[in-house]
Amino acid sequence: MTDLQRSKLLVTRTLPQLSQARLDKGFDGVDIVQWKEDRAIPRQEFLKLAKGADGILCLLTDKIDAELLDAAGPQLKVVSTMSVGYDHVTVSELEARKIALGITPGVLTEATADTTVLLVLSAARRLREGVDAVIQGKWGTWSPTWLLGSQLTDKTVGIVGLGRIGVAVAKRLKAFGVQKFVYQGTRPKKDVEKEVGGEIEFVDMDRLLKESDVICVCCALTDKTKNMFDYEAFSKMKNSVVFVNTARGGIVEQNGLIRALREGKLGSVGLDVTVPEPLPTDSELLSFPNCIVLPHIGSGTLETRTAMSEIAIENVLSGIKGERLPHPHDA
Ligand SMILES: O=CC(=O)O
Repeated sequence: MTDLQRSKLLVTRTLPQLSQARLDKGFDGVDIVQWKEDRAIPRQEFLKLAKGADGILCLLTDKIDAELLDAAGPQLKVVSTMSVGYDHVTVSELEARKIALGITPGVLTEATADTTVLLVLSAARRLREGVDAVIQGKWGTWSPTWLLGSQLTDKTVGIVGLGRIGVAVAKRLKAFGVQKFVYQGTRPKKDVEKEVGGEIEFVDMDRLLKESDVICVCCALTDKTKNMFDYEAFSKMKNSVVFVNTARGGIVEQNGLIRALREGKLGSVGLDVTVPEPLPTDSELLSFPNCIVLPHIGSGTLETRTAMSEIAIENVLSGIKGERLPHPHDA
C-alpha cells in the first residue's frame, strides 16, 4: 500500500560528511533519492530521477529550467541549491509554478573573500611563474630583477559588486595598505566607508576600469553583467592591472580576455571561474604565465561547504513541509 503522506527528496550529489550522515539517517516521511557519483548528474538521469520529487537539493552544476520542472511534475514545492549564485536556475519558471527557491547566503562570504585575496596576491606576485620555475629547475641564483611583481601598498582597488563578498574582500585588502577603493554595482551604498575601514567611492565603470590597479569581480551573473568584461573593457584597464574573477565565468567575455592577454594588455589575471567549467586543458587561457586559474574552489573549505549543505538541507525540508524557507533567494 502506498503512503500518501510520504514526500520524495532528490539530492543531486554526495554532500559533505556531516550533512551526508544526516541524509543517510533519513528524515521522517521523506524518501531520499540521491545521485552519489562524484560527477554532475547526467541530464537524462536528472530528468528521470526528478519525476515525482517534492523537493530537489541541487548544485550550481545542475540546470534547473522548464524542462526539468516539467519532468519533476506539479507536486514539486522547492528547489534548494547549495550555492549562493543561482544563475543555473530559471527563476521565472519557478515563480510561474510557485516553487520556492532556496540558496546559501552569508556562510560562504569569508571563504570566497579569502580565495579572492589569494588570487590577487598570487597574480600580483607571479606565483605560477615562481612555482613553475622551481619545479622545472629554472631557479638560478638570487637575482635583484627576477620575477618582480607588484604590491598593494598605496594602490587603488576596484570592486565590481559590493555585496557581502565584495565588502569582505575590501576589508581584507585594506590590511595590505590599499590607499583607495572604488566600486561599481547596482547603486551606491551607505556607510561602506566605516565597514571597509577606509576611503571607498562609487564610480562609473569607465573610471573604475581606468583608475584601478587591481580589479576584483564579486558580482552575480545576470543579464546585465553577462560578458561585462570584454576586450573593450580590458583595453581601458592599466596595462599593469591585476584582474581577478571569483564570481562567475560568464561575467567575462573569455575570448576578449584571451585576446587582451595575447596582446600583453594586462599585468596579471587570477580566475576561479571560467566558461566552461571545467576549463579544457587545451584552452589558450592556460598558456599565459601571468594567468592563474583555479578550479572554482572559492567556497571550498570544509567549514563553509558543511555550512552550505546544512542550509541547503534546512531549505529543502522547510519547502517540502510547505513552510517559508529559512534562506529564500529573494530575502
Ligand atoms: O560559486 C559558488 C556559489 O555560488 O555558491
